[in-house]
Amino acid sequence: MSQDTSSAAENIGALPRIAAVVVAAGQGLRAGQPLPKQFAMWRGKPVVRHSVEALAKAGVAPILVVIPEGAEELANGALAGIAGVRFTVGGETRQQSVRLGLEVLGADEPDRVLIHDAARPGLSPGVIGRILEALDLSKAVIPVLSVVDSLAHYEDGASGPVMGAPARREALRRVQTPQAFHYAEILEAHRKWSSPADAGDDAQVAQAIGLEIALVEGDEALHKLTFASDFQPSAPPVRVGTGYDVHRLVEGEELWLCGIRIEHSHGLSGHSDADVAIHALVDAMLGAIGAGDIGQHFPPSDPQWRGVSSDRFLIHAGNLVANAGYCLGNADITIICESPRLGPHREAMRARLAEILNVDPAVIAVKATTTEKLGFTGRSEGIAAQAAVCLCRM
Ligand SMILES: Nc1ccn([C@@H]2O[C@H](COP(=O)(O)OP(=O)(O)OP(=O)(O)O)[C@@H](O)[C@H]2O)c(=O)n1
Ligand SMILES: C[C@](O)(CO)[C@H](O)COP(=O)(O)O
Repeated sequence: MSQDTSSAAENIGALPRIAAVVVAAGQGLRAGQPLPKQFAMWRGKPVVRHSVEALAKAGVAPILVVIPEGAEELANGALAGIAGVRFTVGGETRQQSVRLGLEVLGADEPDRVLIHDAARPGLSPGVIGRILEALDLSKAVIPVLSVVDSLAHYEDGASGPVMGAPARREALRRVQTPQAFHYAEILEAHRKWSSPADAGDDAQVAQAIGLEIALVEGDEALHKLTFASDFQPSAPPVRVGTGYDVHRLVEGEELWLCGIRIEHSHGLSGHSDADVAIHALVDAMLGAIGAGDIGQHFPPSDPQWRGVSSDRFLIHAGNLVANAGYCLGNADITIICESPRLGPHREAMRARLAEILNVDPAVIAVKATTTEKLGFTGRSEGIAAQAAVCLCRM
């Protein structure tokens, strides 16, 4: 059976041609970067590359990137290898840059156009999809976010700024880009703009010629990079650490493990009360925040730590973790010894560690194993412990 290719060809022909203008001709002065912010590195790539790649992946072409005069080399480097990208030089204001870009696109005769700030790199396929879908039914579409804080007008008072009239946040939205339009209409709107002042964005230009602007849900990730703080790397959401410790078993010592005293013929000797499990846990917590190890904080040579309870070390590690902006996600401790049997003490150990750290016992696991009578633990010469922790950013 032969395939009817004519209707498929017609459908392809009927698909709207969607172009983009990505404005990247500003100076980005407030960002305080060595380069204009749109070419500075952010999360491993130049800022402008993030959204241009997202547009190219969504099948948008051509993508006209509007750049500052003399920035061709920078732009070529930042956008190398992305299909459908072209450059043109922008104007003194954002609005002039958009207008210049729209005029240049005339030769491509696009049906629709997305106008986007290069300074908003967090452009997801979801946002592009929502905007383009809504444009099938609308004259223009913009992504917006609700306002969560209460709002008030700013006024100059006699001795500094004072609160003016409150504003109803329910009636207001924060406006983002990309903003989507039918190409001929937004070009006409820009050509007709007659106010001496620039519009805040292209939706305002479109509204000025009477176009209705539809709203779709924006994305917090589309935040406009503006200040130097936007370029500072944020702390990782999760950090992990491991710890390991060994102490010798001797007669005549008390045996402390995970903060509880266990009746046994032998006890551990060494630093402090020689609670090998707490020492491993402290090292794991310190390791996770890059804060050295237990010996650096509590030198074994310092007599003030002789015989003290290891609880103090754990409290200290917990405070350092909190000061670094993290909390304990979970801790997993394994104690390696032939005897005593630790199963009967497991829940008490978890509860005590949780109490010292002021966390839910559910986030602490205590396990025990033997080494099948092999090695120093197998011969009951000592007890070893290892710990792994996961810290979560608060
Ligand atoms: N003459 C201009 C001014 C701005 N933009 C672009 O418009 C977007 C939004 O502008 P903004 O983030 O405020 O950037 P700048 O104006 O460059 O920032 P600043 O005010 O800190 O200098 C940016 O992608 C910017 O590159 C532009 O193409 N042409
Ligand atoms: C277009 C815009 O990103 C919408 O929020 C914003 O208005 C651009 O602001 P700028 O100060 O002109 O860069």
